[in-house]
Amino acid sequence: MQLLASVRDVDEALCAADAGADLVDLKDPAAGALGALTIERIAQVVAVLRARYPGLPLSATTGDLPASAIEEILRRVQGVAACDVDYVKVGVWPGGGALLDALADCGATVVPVLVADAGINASLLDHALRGRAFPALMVDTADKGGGSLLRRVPLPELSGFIAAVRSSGRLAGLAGSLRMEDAPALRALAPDIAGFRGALTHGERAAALDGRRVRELRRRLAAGARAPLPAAA
Ligand SMILES: O=C[C@H](O)COP(=O)(O)O
Repeated sequence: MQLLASVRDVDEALCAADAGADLVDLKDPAAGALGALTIERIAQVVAVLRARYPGLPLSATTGDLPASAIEEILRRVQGVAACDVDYVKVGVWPGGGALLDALADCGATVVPVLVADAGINASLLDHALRGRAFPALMVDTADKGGGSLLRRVPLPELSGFIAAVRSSGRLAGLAGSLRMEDAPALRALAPDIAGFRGALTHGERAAALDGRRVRELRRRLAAGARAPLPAAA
């Protein structure tokens, strides 16, 4: 399982990479679930990480925009992709079928992030799995006050998402206020990617990233053999 750490600047990016993050995700945690950094900031962080950590996968987000804002989202995707990230993460809210079609044809390497506060929208997932676009799919939550994804979405539903995405040949990622204490359940679910921000800080997700928490999470996610799936809450 790869640990994705969301960071907002060069210092945090180096801190996360030094601490063993497998994937560094550039995002402004103060600007929403998938808050976008400026293009200048993304380019600056990418340049530093590419020099210091060649080969480390990098993603960046395009902001919290409604699925209807297709033109603006595509414009932002092109801007972010031009910063030399490996993946552009785009939040897709229910009703985002047309957005998925546009992203599939946009020429950039996009990872759709299905917003799953109310569960995983099955028709949106089916839509995202059509065709050959997208190397990975993730789920995340928009309401960061609502608790961990693992307590908001039934575990069998998350398992089903991972199985469906993986059987399509893509990587499956989970995120959404995941906590340090979620590590055993994450090991049991075994997504390809587990994404974190809030758990890497002390207190609010917009507080500073703490490398010790990245290391501790890395240790917990790797600890032991695959754990048994806990009973659904
Ligand atoms: O992509 C992962 C997100 O940044 C997760 O943020 P969060 O752990 O605060 O929900």
